[in-house]
Amino acid sequence: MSTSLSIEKQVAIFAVRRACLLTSSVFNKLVKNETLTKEDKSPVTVGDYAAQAVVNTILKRAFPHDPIVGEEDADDLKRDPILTKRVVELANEALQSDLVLGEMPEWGIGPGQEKSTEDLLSAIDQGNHLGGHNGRFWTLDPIDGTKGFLRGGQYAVCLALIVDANVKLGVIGCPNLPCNPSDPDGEKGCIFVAVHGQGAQQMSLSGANPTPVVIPEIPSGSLNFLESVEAAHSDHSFNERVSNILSISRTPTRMDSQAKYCCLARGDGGVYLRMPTKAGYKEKIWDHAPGTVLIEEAGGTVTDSRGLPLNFGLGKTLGENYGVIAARRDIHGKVLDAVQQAKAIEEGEIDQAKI
Ligand SMILES: Nc1ncnc2c1ncn2[C@@H]1O[C@H](COP(=O)(O)O)[C@@H](OP(=O)(O)O)[C@H]1O
Ligand SMILES: [Mg+2]
Repeated sequence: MSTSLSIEKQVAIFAVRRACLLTSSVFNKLVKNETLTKEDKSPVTVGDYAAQAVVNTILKRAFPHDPIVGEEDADDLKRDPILTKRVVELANEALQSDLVLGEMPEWGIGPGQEKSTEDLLSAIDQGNHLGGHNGRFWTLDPIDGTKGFLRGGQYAVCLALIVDANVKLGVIGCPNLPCNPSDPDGEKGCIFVAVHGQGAQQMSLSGANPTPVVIPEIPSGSLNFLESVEAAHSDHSFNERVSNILSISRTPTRMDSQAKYCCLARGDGGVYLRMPTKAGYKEKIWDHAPGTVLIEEAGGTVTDSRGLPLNFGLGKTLGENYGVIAARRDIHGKVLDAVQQAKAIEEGEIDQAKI
């Protein structure tokens, strides 16, 4: 491993770009045109498997000994020959997209070098690492925000490198996110990249125009919350109570996937708050690893509601769920206080009338 992680960064961007091309193509072919047949299964299923096959194939070519914690395994896929055929076609198309993208580093796949079904199924299954406290491994969420993907909203291809429980590199590809937040109808599709100790960048999906990303100072009157669209994933009414404590009047921005971390990093919204709704649900490391390093490198802090850093060394999950609070470093403490106050009210420890 180079200390600068420059090869890891290039490979991760290369892999995420190809997976984004693939998921966009799945969306256009299967969701937008409503050509989905029963045999195609859910486009999310097709896209998830194929994107994981693409990213894992590239990672394994570049770093054969690195384990991967991926969201999918190929057990169900292997029982479904029609779905398998679809996934293999899509994955090979994306892996051979170098001609379209005009580049061909050694970890890419050249024209005519198609991967076999067996190779691609085995690549998917190479995402079977369980995580843990020691050593180096990647986390992959091939389509984060599956609900957003289906509605044509935000979703993200999310890849991170973790070394001894610390997130060292995060790459988040957001095919539907406007490149310029002040031009929501302009060019869409961007990739966010952060390397621990080296800052964060945003670039277009083609890899062009890399620009540094720093969370700007946001006047308290202009702060707003970023939160999940899905009420089952994040307690919306808790966020409302915290907003009231902080006298935030702007309506929250609801968005699927880790695109929320990306928006926070570049200053569209001031606070990402995700408090649990369902007892026992444990957050997955692949849903937060790249977002966490992105926010930290852009000048923010990510903790749980106790104010402790998220623990990426416990396996596939973050352990007992105390929620996630992400905000610019200088306002994080204020938000954390408000969250703890709202929790105390919820638990009946503070008489609301006295506030
Ligand atoms: N009850 C729950 N609480 C919190 N997160 C949940 C959840 N059920 C599913 N999720 C996770 O929420 C992710 C989406 O987050 P968001 O709401 O921010 O878009 C899902 O990722 P996938 O879409 O990759 O499955 C899934 O891992
Ligand atoms: Mg996810």
